[in-house]
Amino acid sequence: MNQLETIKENVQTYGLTDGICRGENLIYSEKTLAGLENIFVDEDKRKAMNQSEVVYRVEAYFPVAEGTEAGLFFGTSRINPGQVGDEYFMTQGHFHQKANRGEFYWGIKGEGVLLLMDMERNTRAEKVFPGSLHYIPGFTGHRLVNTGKEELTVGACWPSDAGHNYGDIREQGFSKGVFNRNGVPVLEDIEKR
Ligand SMILES: O=P(O)(O)OC[C@H]1O[C@](O)(CO)[C@@H](O)[C@@H]1O
Ligand SMILES: [Fe+2]
Repeated sequence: MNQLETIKENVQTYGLTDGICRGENLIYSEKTLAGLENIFVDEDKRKAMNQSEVVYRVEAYFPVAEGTEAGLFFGTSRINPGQVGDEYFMTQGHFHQKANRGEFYWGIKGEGVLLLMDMERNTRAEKVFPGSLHYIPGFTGHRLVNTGKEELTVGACWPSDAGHNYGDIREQGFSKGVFNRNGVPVLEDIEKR
């Protein structure tokens, strides 16, 4: 048998242009408007919308068990175009349970904004587009916002022991949000709840 025949076919693939993961150990989740209570500024508008509307889906590849130290997870977040009032569709946003864990995001398709908020609630924004690369430092809340008219597809890699802390964001939100002002995405302050 020659050497080439002993090389195992890769069971895991990743679409470079569509971010679709194929193979084993894949986990799928989706968030509808019903699951995003108190995330958008205009809660009344959210409640008045079709609660089963999908805002985003995540497919993740977990090669090791959740919580494994020094392992890595991979994920693709797919945020649909849309708004709640003037606020663009976005992910819940989170800090990491192990707060010092960082993460990489990179833009694959569409256009959007990555909101990054430190522990003192200072929020900055980075433009997301195909090929954009974003380092999310530890102690930083992160949220993806779709400001375009098509799906915003973003890849991610993060430590398998990072975990997700949604509580702080659910209670206090981000200090800034992204709103459609006459067709232009604008970053604006949001007063603390
Ligand atoms: O958990 P959120 O804030 O809804 O973000 C969606 C996903 O984005 C990631 O940060 C990367 O896919 C996942 O960890 C997370 O589940
Ligand atoms: Fe994260």
